[in-house]
Amino acid sequence: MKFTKMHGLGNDYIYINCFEEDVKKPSELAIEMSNRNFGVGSDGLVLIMPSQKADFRMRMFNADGSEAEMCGNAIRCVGKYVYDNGLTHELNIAVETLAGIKILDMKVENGKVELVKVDMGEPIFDPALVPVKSEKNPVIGETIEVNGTVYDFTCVSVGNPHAITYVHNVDDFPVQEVGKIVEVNEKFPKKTNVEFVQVVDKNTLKMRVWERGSGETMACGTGACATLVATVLNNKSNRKSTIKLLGGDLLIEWNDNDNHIYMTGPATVSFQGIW
Ligand SMILES: N[C@@H](CCC[C@H](N)C(=O)O)C(=O)O
Repeated sequence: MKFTKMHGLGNDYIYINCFEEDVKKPSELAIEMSNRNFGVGSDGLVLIMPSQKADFRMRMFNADGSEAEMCGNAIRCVGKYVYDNGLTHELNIAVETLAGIKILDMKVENGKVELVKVDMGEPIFDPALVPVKSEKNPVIGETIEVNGTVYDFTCVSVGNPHAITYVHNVDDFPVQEVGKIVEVNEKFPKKTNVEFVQVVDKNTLKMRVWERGSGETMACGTGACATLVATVLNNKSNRKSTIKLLGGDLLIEWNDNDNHIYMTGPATVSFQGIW
């Protein structure tokens, strides 16, 4: 089976073109292929498929085999894959995900897609839909204690669940220690992605992420979107900011007129192979 390894700011997935390949057990395959010692090595697996409702369909599996509703870095790579490989000649395409249909606007340099802007839709605040067990709506300042320290979380869904907290120095923060405990806290019925954010200024946020089902990754597109929205709600950011991740920068805007979040960032091919 042919595969392509791609990444968005170091958030790396294995992409399979299901117009040509037949994947029978994607969860099992995600676990096997993602293994960094015995497999290809990745944060998960992405299937590029035909759609009845949109131009393409994306299914995304974390490294532990769990299927996620949406992935911001992966959807930009799907755009690059379908354009660069001639599956479409359009620069504006619609991609079906478990979090709805997302619209991609692709920028080409020397015949290849380099940058993709994605309309990520509207943020979700209703605690029943995030989902998070909380009396608050929106959920701001939900406290969770980890190893004797109490953290305040703002909880937002952008199709998948995110819990955001603010720290003084994100570089030194024990993301792995705290993230893995918060991910499975009983307040999150579907578990959660966890973002640790340092506010640099009103237009710049530094973020590290512990991803549900994959652990700490170098970047998270949906996490960057949720972080911008949460930080606006907390009056710490403007509606358009640069989110600085371990793997590089994403530009995120929460538009005042249509309430949609727009994410702009790169998509990169690492290599192709046969499994
Ligand atoms: N890295 C992704 C998010 C992948 C899914 C996430 N781990 C989940 O389970 O919700 C991104 O770029 O958005």
